Amino acid sequence: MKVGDTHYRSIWFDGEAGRVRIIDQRWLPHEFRVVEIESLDEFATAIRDMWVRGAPLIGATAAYGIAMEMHRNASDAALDAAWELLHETRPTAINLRWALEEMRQVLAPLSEGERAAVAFRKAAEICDADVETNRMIGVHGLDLVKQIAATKKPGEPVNILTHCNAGWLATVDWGTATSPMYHAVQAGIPIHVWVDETRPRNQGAQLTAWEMNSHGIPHHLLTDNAGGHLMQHGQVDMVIVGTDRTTALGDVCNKIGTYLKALAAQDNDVPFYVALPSSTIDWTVEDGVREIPIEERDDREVTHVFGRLDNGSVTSVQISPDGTPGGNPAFDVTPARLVTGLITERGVAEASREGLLGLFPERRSAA
Ligand SMILES: CSC[C@H]1O[C@H](OP(=O)(O)O)[C@H](O)[C@@H]1O
Repeated sequence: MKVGDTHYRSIWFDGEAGRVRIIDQRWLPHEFRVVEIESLDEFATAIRDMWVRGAPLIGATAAYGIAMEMHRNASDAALDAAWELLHETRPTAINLRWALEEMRQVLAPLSEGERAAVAFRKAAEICDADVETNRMIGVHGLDLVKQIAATKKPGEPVNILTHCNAGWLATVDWGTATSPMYHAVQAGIPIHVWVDETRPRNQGAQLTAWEMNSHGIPHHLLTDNAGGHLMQHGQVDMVIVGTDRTTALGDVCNKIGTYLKALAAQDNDVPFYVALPSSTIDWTVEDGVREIPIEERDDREVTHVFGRLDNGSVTSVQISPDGTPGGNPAFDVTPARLVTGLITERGVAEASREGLLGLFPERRSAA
């Protein structure tokens, strides 16, 4: 999407330089840094340390990590080692395993000499497919925004609350939760976005707010605890969030705090939608609370906060006493019963097995 007047994707391959480039999201919104990643360790670090993040982008990055490794060493051992190293970077987003499996399936049968070129083509395909998938999520999500817009007074915006960043920065482009927002603006439908800051890493404050600013979308930054109050006072018309892994029964794993928003939404009859590509559905899992591994991240993310000082330098400061440990589960699971609908590239599904199989009937045999 747009950065100033320039269109960017969050990751791209420069064929002439033979380098993969990413936007290093750790420095946003204060600095826009594009960095090259080349070695397998650099790819693993970029995912683990959240230079790039967001389920679809994590998958796309891993795909290019495999491609760059095949360029260096296309042996079976190197392919397996790369798969393992990248897979263990972050446990929750299913797109990581999905992308690694996509790469392994296409590469394993090939000779070593064939693998690098095919790997780069497949990684590019995964990226291009993600862009089109997310565009279609926006097309289907736009219908939902239009339905709510029809109930508003002329010119009154549709108030949408979102949590964390499920924007174009979390994908290759368009985003998932933000795609309906971008499509609504393009369709001339007035919207206003409540942006949850999303502690501890503040992906909402740092990334979603930056996206909204970059596209001139009216928004306000919220503390994570304000959404319920706004819902009680009729200031939220709908919630749209992303997901890192959704189960075959429609349970939704997403950034920590999502579950609490879903509870508040149900208590106030606010529609709670989850936008996702089908690559984020884990068809092998049914009970999300019991089965989805929740990443526990460094407690320094809780005890410290990252930002820009008045002198313009960007740094991290401690907000808690020395010696106070932090707890940092990075995700939670929202049961399907709290989800109004799942916005996918094929349409909006009820959050249930039958709802998902209705859009993805090819999965019925495995069910
Ligand atoms: C479109 S996936 C976005 C999803 O990923 C984020 O997690 P993280 O920033 O830790 O990778 C968050 O859960 C978003 O909803």
